[in-house]
Amino acid sequence: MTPLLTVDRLVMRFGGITAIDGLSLEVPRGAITAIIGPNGAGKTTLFNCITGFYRPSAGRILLHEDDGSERDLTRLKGHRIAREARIVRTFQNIRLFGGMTVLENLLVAQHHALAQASRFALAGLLHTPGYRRAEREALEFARRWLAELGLTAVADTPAGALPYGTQRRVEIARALCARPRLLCLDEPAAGLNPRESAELNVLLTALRDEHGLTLLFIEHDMSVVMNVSDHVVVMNFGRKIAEGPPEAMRRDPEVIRAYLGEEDEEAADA
Ligand SMILES: Nc1ncnc2c1ncn2[C@@H]1O[C@H](COP(=O)(O)OP(=O)(O)OP(=O)(O)O)[C@@H](O)[C@H]1O
Repeated sequence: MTPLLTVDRLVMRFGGITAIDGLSLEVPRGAITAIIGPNGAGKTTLFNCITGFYRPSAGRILLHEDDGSERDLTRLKGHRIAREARIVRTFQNIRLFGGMTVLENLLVAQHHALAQASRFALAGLLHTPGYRRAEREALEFARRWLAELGLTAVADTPAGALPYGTQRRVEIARALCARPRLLCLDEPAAGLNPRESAELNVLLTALRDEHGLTLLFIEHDMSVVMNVSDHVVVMNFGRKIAEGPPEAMRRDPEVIRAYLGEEDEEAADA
């Protein structure tokens, strides 16, 4: 099957630093792909290139459309990547509007659809039926994802007042409200306790199996990587050093050396 995304010989330089050094990889459709690698390997830079925050120094990032055509994301501006290509991300550091309720955070994620329905204000001011319908749909959509993610009880709570693990879930719910075709999660398990990590595994698997989503995530928590990924790409020094199913990556000597450390190498040999 055609992948959803192809990263083709990507290069990203910052002055004298080459953060991404000729990286090629494919993100399979309807599957969960993990990007792992030591600190400074270039994982976040890759996300920033895919989502249009950085314009790469060289290379292409091709989104394969359902009709067989392809679109080079390196030629699209960041906001168009989220809106038109529907590639949506979460961040390593939570970026919710802390003073707004959870529901309001989810509505903000749909502001573009609402702005369009309001013809950028006028219909909204006049409360036309079209605008009211769009508003109702946005609300229903947000409530659907809140229920799906077990957040209905906190819908009216200010996001900033919630425990950290719940905020991370709200971030995912908010990203889902932008109707992603590709959902990119930057360290979704960071700061979660073991119970929350286990719940994250269930959530990610459900997004793939029940909603047919394609997921790409950066993660240091190996329990999540091993449990949910279909495909793992291992980076080091801006390059891909290995890729394959999680079990194979766990046993790959180069991966163990580069990423998991000597202790794990001994454990793998045992
Ligand atoms: N805006 C920038 N300006 C200069 N150098 C940068 C910039 N962003 C990243 N780098 C450098 O690029 C390299 C890759 O960084 P990046 O943050 O992508 O790694 P990472 O794999 O996400 O690391 P971590 O796991 O610690 O988040 C590092 O050497 C980093 O210092």
